[in-house]
Amino acid sequence: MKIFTAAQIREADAFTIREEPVSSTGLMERAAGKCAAWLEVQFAPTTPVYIFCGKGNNGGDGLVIARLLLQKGYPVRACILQHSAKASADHTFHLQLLQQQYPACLYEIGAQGDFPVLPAGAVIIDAIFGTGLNKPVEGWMAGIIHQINDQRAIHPVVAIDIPSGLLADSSSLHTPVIQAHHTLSFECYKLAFLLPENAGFTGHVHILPIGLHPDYITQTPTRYHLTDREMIRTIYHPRDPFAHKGTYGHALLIAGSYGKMGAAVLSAKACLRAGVGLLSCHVPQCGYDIMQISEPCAMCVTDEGSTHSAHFHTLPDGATYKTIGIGPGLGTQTATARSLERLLEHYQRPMVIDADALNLLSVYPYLLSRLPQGSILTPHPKEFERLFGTAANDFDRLTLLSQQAVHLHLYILLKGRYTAIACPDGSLYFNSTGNPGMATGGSGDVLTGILTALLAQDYTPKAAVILGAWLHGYAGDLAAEQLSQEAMTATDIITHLGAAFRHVI
Ligand SMILES: NC(=O)C1=CN([C@@H]2O[C@H](COP(=O)(O)OP(=O)(O)OC[C@H]3O[C@@H](n4cnc5c(N)ncnc54)[C@H](OP(=O)(O)O)[C@@H]3O)[C@@H](O)[C@H]2O)[C@@H](O)CC1
Ligand SMILES: Nc1ncnc2c1ncn2[C@@H]1O[C@H](COP(=O)(O)OP(=O)(O)O)[C@@H](O)[C@H]1O
Ligand SMILES: [K+]
Repeated sequence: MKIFTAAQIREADAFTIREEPVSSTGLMERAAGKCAAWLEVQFAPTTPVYIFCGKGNNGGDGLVIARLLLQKGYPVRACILQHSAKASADHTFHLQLLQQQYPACLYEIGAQGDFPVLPAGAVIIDAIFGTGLNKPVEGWMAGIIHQINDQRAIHPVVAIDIPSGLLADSSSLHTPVIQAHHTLSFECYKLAFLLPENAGFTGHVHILPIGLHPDYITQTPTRYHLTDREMIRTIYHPRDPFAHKGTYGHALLIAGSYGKMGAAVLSAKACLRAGVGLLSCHVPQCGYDIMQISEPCAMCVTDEGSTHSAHFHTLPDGATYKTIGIGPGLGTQTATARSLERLLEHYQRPMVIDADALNLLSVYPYLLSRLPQGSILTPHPKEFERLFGTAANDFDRLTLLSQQAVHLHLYILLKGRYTAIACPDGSLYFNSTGNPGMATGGSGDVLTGILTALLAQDYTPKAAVILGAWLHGYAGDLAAEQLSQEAMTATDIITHLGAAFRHVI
């Protein structure tokens, strides 16, 4: 699914109005109709509905919702916030309709003190500002936003299109924003919904299709995408009936150290469950029995080091490995860093770099430019910060992420609720699967194994990273469904990988 900017959404509205054709007020009627239908399913017709309307088109949506719910018998108050002397043309049109049909429902708010007393059980609809917000909300309007937020413990808050105060494409950090329980957003996700700094604002996001013109949606290039099953299906390729294990690559996993062999085992198991042809694991001597006993399907190569690996660069057949996954539980010894440096002198295929291998890169940043082009880095936010520094907000961090991916010719996967995948071509994909049950030690090690397996099977790095992140999150969702988010562990993500694959097919 494409993620459009606020400017592109305005273009999409205008394109639809021109090409469908449909009147501007008609498109608003359609959008608001979708919201009213959603509200009717959620709330009984006896529910008092308080709709807070701004003077732009978001407020216009609110006025149409008011009329449609009044027609269904809901007790509705349409509170119009007089933040501006002028109203948009569509707002004015729908206000006149409402005035003609239901004049008693209208209520004007011109100051914070005008905030109405809400009856028990009332639902609050936030139709104050939409994607037309052009600066942070200040003054008494900010006060109204705070007053609505103060009510959220007692009254459900439903935002129309975007919580008011939230900028779609830039940071709203430390500015007043509605904290909704639900956001009914038109046609597509807004970039702001996907960033951790905005976690408290949208509540559950419901995307309501409003029939924006398909030509605009398919033909307009966008930088940001949200992965979905349709996209994943175009990436996945089924196995060849005449395949043998050589077809799907021999991968090497360099992982584990004393006390952290579990990370290596989790990665190895995930790699095997994600379809690798052959897997060798390079582990320190202390890890030999552990790996051989835990995962009989993997081969094992031992390092000269007893507790840490520091000789993986000398692997005689290093160049024959289809890909290498390196990092989980590896440790950050100087000797390990030296071995990584020497490995990079001769290994040239895209690799997967995670955990301690990333930490080594942040200590020896000159190694970053020596990584094989197209390699995949999988930092969590702290690892990202160690590698590339801090950013003032999540939007700036996204810019930094993308700049580094382009500059270094790498795929950088920044982990989180919506894992962000930056590609060397400047595009950025957000992963849509996964849940907080995956916030448990070892989940990232599983991802490394999956990505390594996909690279070994000849997926391009871009395909591997998008498909791998999706499968990882989806397997986590299936695990949570069966076991609960609390009880699931990283091992359960691996167990559910099979079902996740079956879902793609
Ligand atoms: N046919 C269509 O186009 C469709 C559009 N749709 C809907 O339209 C929404 C976009 O509407 P929009 O473009 O009118 O902008 P909107 O979010 O209402 O804000 C503009 C108003 O806010 C004001 N304002 C802004 N910032 C402010 C601030 N910081 N502090 C105070 N005031 C501020 C600004 O005032 P001004 O700056 O002009 O004085 C103006 O009055 C979109 O989200 C969706 O809900 C759907 O119905 C689908 C069809
Ligand atoms: N709240 C969440 N929603 C979705 N995915 C999550 C959530 N929390 C964690 N994850 C996923 O779990 C993985 C955790 O990785 P990481 O922090 O590296 O774990 P570890 O180092 O313990 O292996 C990432 O892929 C991340 O996207
Ligand atoms: K809104």
